[in-house]
Amino acid sequence: MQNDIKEVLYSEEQIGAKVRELGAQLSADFEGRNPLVICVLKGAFIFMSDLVKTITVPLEIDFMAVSSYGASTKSSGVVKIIKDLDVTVEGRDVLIVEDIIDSGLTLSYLIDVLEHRGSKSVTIVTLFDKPARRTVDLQPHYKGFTLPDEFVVGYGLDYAEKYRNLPYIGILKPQVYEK
Ligand SMILES: O=P(O)(O)OC[C@H]1O[C@H](OP(=O)(O)OP(=O)(O)O)[C@H](O)[C@@H]1O
Ligand code: HPA
Ligand SMILES: [Mg+2]
Repeated sequence: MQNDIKEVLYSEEQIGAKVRELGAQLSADFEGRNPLVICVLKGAFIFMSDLVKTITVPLEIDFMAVSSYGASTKSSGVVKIIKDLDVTVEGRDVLIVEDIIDSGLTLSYLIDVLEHRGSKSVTIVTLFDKPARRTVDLQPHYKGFTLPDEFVVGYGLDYAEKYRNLPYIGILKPQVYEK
């Protein structure tokens, strides 16, 4: 796996420090509220589990699985809900936890769905942001790192379901997917 990485962008330690920083900010900003924290599977599973441990307000969690990349480095443009929430979002302060915002299609679709279902507020936290590739107008409320326009893997992010277990985030060598 390591041989397929062109460059490590952020180490496990750097990511850990950033996650704690985001958790402290969210704890302060959500004081007095009881957010429903939604993990966007699969990519956000590691960030979600690290992040919620650093948030000090009472919260509930749920999971939604969506996919648009499949075994490609480009969005198919079609966001598919593979697993829906178990609970209702009506009247809830929702915090969506994403690993990466790239084109923005996944999140703009999810925000629409959650607003239509009557959530009281929808807040976005993403660990990684790749603003250069945005095709829809979307800004996260909280973000960890801004990434260059390269396909990255690790810390939950995959290429064709591989590399999610790397503890850092790195640029995938183009020869891995340009075959
Ligand atoms: O802003 P976008 O261009 O929509 O890209 C971001 C989304 O793409 C990835 O999910 P993917 O579809 O690969 O599913 P996965 O999380 O199961 O890997 C990633 O985890 C985000 O959810
Ligand atoms: O750079 C990326 N890597 C992995 N998954 C992704 N989904 C959107 N962008 C990316
Ligand atoms: Mg993926």
